[in-house]
Amino acid sequence: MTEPVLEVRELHIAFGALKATDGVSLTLRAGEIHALIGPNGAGKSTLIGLIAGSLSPDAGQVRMNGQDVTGQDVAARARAGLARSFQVSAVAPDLTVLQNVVLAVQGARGGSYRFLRRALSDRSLTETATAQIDRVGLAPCRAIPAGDLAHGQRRRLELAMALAQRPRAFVLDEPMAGMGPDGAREMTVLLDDLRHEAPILLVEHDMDAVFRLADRISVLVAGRIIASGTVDQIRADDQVQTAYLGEERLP
Ligand SMILES: Nc1ncnc2c1ncn2[C@@H]1O[C@H](COP(=O)(O)OP(=O)(O)OP(=O)(O)O)[C@@H](O)[C@H]1O
Repeated sequence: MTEPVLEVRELHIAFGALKATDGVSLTLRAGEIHALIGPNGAGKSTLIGLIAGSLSPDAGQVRMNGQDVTGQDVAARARAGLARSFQVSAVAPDLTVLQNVVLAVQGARGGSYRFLRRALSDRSLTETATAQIDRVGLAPCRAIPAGDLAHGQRRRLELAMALAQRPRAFVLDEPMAGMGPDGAREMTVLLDDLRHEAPILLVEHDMDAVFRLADRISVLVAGRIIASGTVDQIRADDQVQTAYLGEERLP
């Protein structure tokens, strides 16, 4: 089998006596959406922080494309192709959609962020940016300041900016949060398409979206993965039903 795009091995981190990540291992393979679910406080954000590099583990490894990146910071992992949205956002509200994405493309090519006017006159930058904007369905909004976008449009902008980095893997933190049913459905369609660009580790509370999108689901409870499998396997898992939702049933 080919090397996973992203792999974590036996990650541990404790905050005082609390083991927030307690021996977590998982993989993300080309073309797949791997959903990470779990109740509030299970350790999902902590695990994402460890994967993205904003937290350092007490033990264990994070690997990208077969390389150990555990010692690398957030910027180095981003340069290696890890695109993390949405809790960390670099959107400039006063700049238009196009300007924001042009800057993201320029940044990904190693250019300076300071010379916006020069960047906007560079056709290769604007053409690449325009293609990403079209890809996420924001073409009608190209000239609108990012600060004026509706919530769902802003999420699309963030994805266009992530795409500009030519990601090898997406780590998406609650992309459906704050969206109405229509917005969530549209985002589901978009993510289903983006998985072909780069595989997606998806942290999401919207179970309809998770069950529609995920090839695999891992269930995190109290810092440990208690089950990992296909949608059908997770739905049928009594331990998951009990530990994850208590009295409620997964849909
Ligand atoms: N910096 C920190 N210092 C101390 N405790 C922390 C810290 N960060 C997280 N925790 C604790 O670690 C546990 C896991 O938190 P985390 O935010 O990772 O969970 P989560 O699954 O993302 O929750 P939610 O779904 O509510 O966002 C919680 O008990 C939380 O209070």
